Amino acid sequence: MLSTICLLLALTGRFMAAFIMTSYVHIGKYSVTSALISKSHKGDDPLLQYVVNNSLREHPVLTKLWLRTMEDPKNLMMVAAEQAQFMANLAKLIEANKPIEIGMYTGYNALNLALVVPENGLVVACKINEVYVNISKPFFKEAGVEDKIDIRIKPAAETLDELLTAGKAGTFDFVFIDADKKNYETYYEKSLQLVRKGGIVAIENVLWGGRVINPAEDDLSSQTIDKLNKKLHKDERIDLSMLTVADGRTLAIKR
Ligand SMILES: C[S@@+](CC[C@H](N)C(=O)[O-])C[C@H]1O[C@@H](n2cnc3c(N)ncnc32)[C@H](O)[C@@H]1O
Repeated sequence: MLSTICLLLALTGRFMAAFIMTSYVHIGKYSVTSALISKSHKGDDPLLQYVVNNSLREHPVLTKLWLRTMEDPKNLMMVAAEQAQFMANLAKLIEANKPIEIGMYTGYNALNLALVVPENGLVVACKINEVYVNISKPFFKEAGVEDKIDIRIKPAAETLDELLTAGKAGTFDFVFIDADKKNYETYYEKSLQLVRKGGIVAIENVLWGGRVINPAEDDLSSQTIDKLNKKLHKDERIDLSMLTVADGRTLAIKR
């Protein structure tokens, strides 16, 4: 009898937990699942929810941009809010005033960086096309940093080449690589030229859902990332840490 009651309680608990995870929360005109409210891609992880609840300090305009981004079907592309905060803190730590974002999407991370760079700071934000720019810009304006985000619409490798040709090597402090994976090595090499000594190149998705362990023959993205990971391990131009946060992030610090 007792064991039946325990089993029923356990099942009810699981059902309630599942219900809570998938219930809807209303914020202003928005209605999002409570899983998404964690602002993380692992919204059903109670421990990560705890981390978010007890460490995220989000500028009100970032909250609005996050909510707007959640309306987009491709919102999984956005870096998790607590991870964007981590990168903004890194940028602050090294007193970055010229960061580059390679792969902007709706601009959550670019906005976060713009909010922490000094008055004369500038974020170069690379985008392949105009899609989402009409979403980003009003939020940049509302946060008062529209002049601190230089959106360059063309393939990111071209923008990086333009900066190098303009003699800007060694003048940037922080680069966040978060665009098409097949070009990651190109982005890394150009970024390393663009950052100063002590500058950081942060490379997102370096675990690529675990596929880097044994990349399939037809999986160019996994192969490229795996090759780059191995190259960085031996690269004497940098100090590095491969973090197991999110989908993996390598911090390469220029020597
Ligand atoms: C994962 S999303 C970036 C998310 C963004 N960093 C954030 O935190 O919200 C990748 C972005 O890279 C852009 N992208 C893809 N290929 C690109 C290229 N060759 N040059 C510039 N941007 C590119 C995509 O359009 C997309 O917006």
